[in-house]
Amino acid sequence: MLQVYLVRHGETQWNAERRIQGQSDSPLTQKGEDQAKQVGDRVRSLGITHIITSDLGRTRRTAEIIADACGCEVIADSRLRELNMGVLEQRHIDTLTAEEEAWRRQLVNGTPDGRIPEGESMQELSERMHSALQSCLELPPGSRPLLVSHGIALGCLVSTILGLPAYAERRLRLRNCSISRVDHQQSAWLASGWVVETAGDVSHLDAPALDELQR
Ligand SMILES: O=C(O)[C@H](O)COP(=O)(O)O
Repeated sequence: MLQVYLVRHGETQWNAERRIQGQSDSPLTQKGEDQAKQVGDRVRSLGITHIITSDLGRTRRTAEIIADACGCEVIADSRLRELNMGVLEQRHIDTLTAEEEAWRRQLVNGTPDGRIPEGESMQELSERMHSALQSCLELPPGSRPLLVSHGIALGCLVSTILGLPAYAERRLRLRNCSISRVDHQQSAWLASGWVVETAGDVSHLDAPALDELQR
């Protein structure tokens, strides 16, 4: 059975400032760096063989810190990027106009192809995240990969594995440097394919980020 660990990157400057990141980027805060070290401490004895990360700066930095603890190389995969939030990227969430807020809400109200202008739909996000996860099945037998990605991207992946719509990610709290795990199993009795073992574990963090609670 393949076990895949899923980690959201550490807190960033824009997470702390409540600004929309999407595929734009801001650096980890000191707290974010500390969170990534705590993930490293948590997973160093788990036999992680591959660290595969979104190619954005905040995830790469988080992945490097975890890789130092695990002693494995970091592989970048752009399919693990955050949802492209188009013209709203870099904006402070408290300054959106009513029209802009309506664009954002299209993503979370079930509109199948809802997207922010110049952005991506949840369906498109779901397809590329599942494609990246499926690629883990091509790793050598005995591999145990750890993927570093983003809040909406990982929430969408976990939600859709559970058979929920992609926008159900809004009901799943995946804080910075939380750890989730999905397993690929073959079972005649239970569901075959991907199953969710853990979602959003922050028990390894001494001070979980508050950003998801503030939003
Ligand atoms: O601001 C964003 O883009 C998302 O809400 C969270 O994305 P992140 O996980 O990359 O911080």
